[in-house]
Amino acid sequence: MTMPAPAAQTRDTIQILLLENIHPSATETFNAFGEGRTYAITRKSGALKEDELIAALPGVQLLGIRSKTRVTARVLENAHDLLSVGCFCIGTNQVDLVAANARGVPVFNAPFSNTRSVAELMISEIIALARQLGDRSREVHDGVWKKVAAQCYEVRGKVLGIVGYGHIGRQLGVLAEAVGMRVFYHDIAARLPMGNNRSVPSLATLLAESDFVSLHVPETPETRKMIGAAELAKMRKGAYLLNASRGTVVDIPALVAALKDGHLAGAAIDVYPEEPESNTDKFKTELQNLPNVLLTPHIGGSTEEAQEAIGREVAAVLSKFAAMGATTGSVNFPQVELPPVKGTHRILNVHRNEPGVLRDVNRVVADLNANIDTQFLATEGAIGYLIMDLEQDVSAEVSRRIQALPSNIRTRVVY
Ligand SMILES: NC(=O)c1ccc[n+]([C@@H]2O[C@H](COP(=O)([O-])OP(=O)(O)OC[C@H]3O[C@@H](n4cnc5c(N)ncnc54)[C@H](O)[C@@H]3O)[C@@H](O)[C@H]2O)c1
Ligand SMILES: O=C(O)[C@H](O)COP(=O)(O)O
Repeated sequence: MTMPAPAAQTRDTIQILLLENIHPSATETFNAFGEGRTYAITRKSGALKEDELIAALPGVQLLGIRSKTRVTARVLENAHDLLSVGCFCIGTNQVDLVAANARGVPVFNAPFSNTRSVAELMISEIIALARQLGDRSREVHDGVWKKVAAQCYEVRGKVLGIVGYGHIGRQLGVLAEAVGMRVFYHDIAARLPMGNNRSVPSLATLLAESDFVSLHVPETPETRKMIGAAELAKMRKGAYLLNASRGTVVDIPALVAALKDGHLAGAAIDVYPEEPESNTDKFKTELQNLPNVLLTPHIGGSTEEAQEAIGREVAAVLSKFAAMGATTGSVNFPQVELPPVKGTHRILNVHRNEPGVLRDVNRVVADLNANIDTQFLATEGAIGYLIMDLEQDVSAEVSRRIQALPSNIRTRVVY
């Protein structure tokens, strides 16, 4: 597929759009990277809907989002100037990664900068559920004095079952043992157990043996509604469910039923199948006003520490991609990073992954009597990614001719 040439020349000003209240540390980091470029940064506090995003993207080269903004195939199709997308969060399910790969747009995230924040929230919620803290607090605010011990427990000695034993699951497992819990986990991949955490053979076993079940899987076709009526029925009577992964992982009507009929003793939910675009939108869920149900507005990763670190981390990888084509850490692209070589001229080319591309590119370079200083090509999925440093300043012409090759997806002169 041939892309229209980017409107803005990336040697000079880079246009950046940051949505969803990304931390100011991102702006500081972009500006610190400078290197002769100006970064023109536009910030917006909420997410944009698909049509709004399409309307906002002409001229934008770097887009920063969090978990809410959906970058669909249609958005990508219409974003001719877009070089890269930075998810200033862990999850990347909101971006069509395959479409972005096919269009030559690398997507980056911050894989563990908010891990600790989520794990700490979960520990606080496990204890809060065990002590019915949300209800007691609300009662006292309402002037009701209900000093009870019935159905309030210590967490020491109780079993925590973790579904998805990745970065967050493992960190939670460590913290849970520190407060005396026994920890079981279930994952589709083999994972090294932390401390005395134990792997169980199946999700069904984990559900049957846990007092608390905490979900830490990504949103995938397999995890969609992975906890429905049948799974809730397998949980122990009086157990608690916690979900801070993605809202689509739990069947909400089934959870409401399990809470109302007393099978579950409580739940803590941070994520929902439909979430508001911004803090000014109203929010409604069937889970509201049920006893011992803690509801939070997707704040698992919302701490000063996490947001500050994420702002720096993702802005740094986006800057490195804009400035020298580095894709290390990208979630949908071949991983290529070449240090700049003084006095050379760098071209980036994303092409269809088919035989003969390097031969054609090198013929273009040879026809212009140019010499290649460094060249690196890696492939992933449908695409190949080539970084090439030329000794002569013929990059504009080389780029024009490479763009005319049938294999070309997009070509950019970086310097
Ligand atoms: N509430 C929040 O604010 C918040 C913050 C950060 C992350 N998250 C969510 O938490 C998710 C997990 O984060 P992480 O950093 O631990 O990710 P991770 O990739 O490190 O770990 C996810 C684990 O889930 C496992 N997994 C995948 N599919 C599975 C399945 N069907 N059954 C069992 N295990 C499965 C993977 O093998 C992996 O070990 C993210 O994808 C994101 O959606 C939410
Ligand atoms: O994927 C994540 O890191 C979390 O869901 C946090 O998303 P947020 O940045 O939109 O709060």
